[in-house]
Parts: sequence; structure tokens; C-alpha cells
Amino acid sequence: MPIEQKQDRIILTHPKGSSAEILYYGATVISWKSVSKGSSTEPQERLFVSAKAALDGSKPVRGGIPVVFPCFGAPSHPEHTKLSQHGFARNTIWSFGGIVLDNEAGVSIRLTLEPTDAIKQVYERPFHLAYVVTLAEHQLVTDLHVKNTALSSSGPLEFQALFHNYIRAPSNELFVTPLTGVTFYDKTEATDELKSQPKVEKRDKVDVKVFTDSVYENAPGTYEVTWPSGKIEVRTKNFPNVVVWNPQEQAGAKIGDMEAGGWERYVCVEPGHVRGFVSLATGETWIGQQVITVEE
Ligand SMILES: O=P(O)(O)OC[C@H]1O[C@H](O)[C@H](O)[C@@H](O)[C@@H]1O
Repeated sequence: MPIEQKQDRIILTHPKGSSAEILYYGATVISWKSVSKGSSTEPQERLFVSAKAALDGSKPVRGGIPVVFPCFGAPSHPEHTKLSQHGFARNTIWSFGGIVLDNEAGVSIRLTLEPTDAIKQVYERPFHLAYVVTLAEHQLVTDLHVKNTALSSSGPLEFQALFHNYIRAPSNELFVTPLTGVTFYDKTEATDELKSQPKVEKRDKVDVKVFTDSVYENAPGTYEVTWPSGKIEVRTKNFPNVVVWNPQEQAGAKIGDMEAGGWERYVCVEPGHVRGFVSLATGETWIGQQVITVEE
């Protein structure tokens, strides 16, 4: 069955062998298996999920593709003061919104989220989110549609959004490109003042062999993660920023739901709009998209 609805998740299966699993909790993609382009080997897992990750809805999933909305990191907007880090989209149960495609070009479903009672306690703005996950032979596509459903008198909806991709790859052997010359903010710095000082990326190939938490500003929008035996491309629309994060042991050992040495098995390459806010007029819809492709 190409689209199987279980109690807590949806499983997509493509006729050419790839598959994906999406939890209703957080609309979190927790598995994407795809074959390599030139080989007939079994489909391989392309995302990292910590063996210690909670998948029961008790906390955001440590791995896969959590959806970050409406704030990235600690809240900085006056309307977000009661929100927790990375907002509520990643720790709320979404609803099934239907099958979008079911053929060889793509197997695709939609999940939706509107303010729940719990969200209304901490966030006053009305909104409608639709998240479409599409599986192709060598590709996974995710689209987030944000609609401002408020009355016209309420002013624009201001939000941040990001796809927190945990890409499975050996972190000490990989490079993220092309980021040369791009301005970034280094969240590994010790003080807020240093964190807010722009730096310019001088490396042709960005590695994550040391604790890395960099927010690139006017980023090119298409990224490659390359390691000796593999390559993944992340192509994006409407996301001017990208975050590259790997805690290495220095910060990773302090993360309660990180498996031992987990930081050696992934890099987070997170396309988003997180410097400043998207400003969305009443009745309008904003769409952010990524296309992740296996290139080896
Ligand atoms: O632990 P979490 O709330 O899931 O956040 C995990 C990480 O997300 C992003 O990559 C941020 O840039 C990091 O600063 C943060 O540590």
C-alpha cells in the first residue's frame, strides 16, 4: 500500500522502493529510505534519529525533520514570549489533510495544523498550516504553507519557519557547500554580543569537525552535503537562511535524548527564514519548500 495510515504515523511507499514515515506528532518525518541512483542495493536510511529520541509525543523528536514554527531558537518576537524554543509546530499533533498524489511521479500527503486549545494559551494569532510531504524515487520534498487567517484589522502575521533536517552522514568526513563568502552568525560564541556579530564564511568546504552552530544570512538556497561515499542535495524556495549545526561531543554529550556518539552520524542543514520574520498580510499564504535529493 503506497499510503498507510497508522495510529501515530503515515507510511509512504514509492513503487521504486523508497519510503518515508511521518509522525502526526510535530508532522515529523522520522524516516526516509532511498536507493542510490546508480545501484540496485536496498534502500538506505537518509535521516538520523537518535536511539534515545522520544517518539511517543512526550517531547520533540531528536532527529528526522522537525518543523520549526513560529519562532526559531529562543523567542525574540513580542508575540512569542510564552513559546518554547523552536515554537509549537514540532510538539503538537497535526491532522491528516488528505492524499495529494499517488503515482510514480510522487506519493504525497498533507497534514494540517490550526491553533489548538494548548496553542491558544500561549499564542494569540490565528493561522492555518499545511505541510505536504512528497516521496519520489530519489527525492523527498517538504512544503510548508502558512496562511494568515486573521481579520484584516489585526495586522500582518510575523513568523519564522525552518526545516530542521538531521541528514545521516559521517560528521567528521563531510562538507557542506557552497557557503563561501556568506555572512553568518556564530551561536557557539560565548556571549550574546559575540553571537550577534556577523562573520564571513571563508571556507570553500564547511566541515563540522568541531561544535558548529552557524546561521547563514543571505544563503544561496541550494546546498550539497558530500562525504566519501555519498552526497545529498538540499534545494530550497523562500528560505533565505540556512543553519548548519552539529554539537560534537562538546555540546552533544549534554543533550539528554542524544544517543552516545550520535553527533558522529549526522549534520543538521536547516533551511529557514529565521533572521527577522516573514510578514504575511491577512488572507495571504506563504510557502517554503525544500527538495532533498540523493545524488550518489
Ligand atoms: O535541542 P533543540 O531545541 O532541538 O535544538 C537543537 C539545535 O537547533 C538549531 O540547530 C539551533 O541552531 C541550535 O542552537 C540548537 O541547539
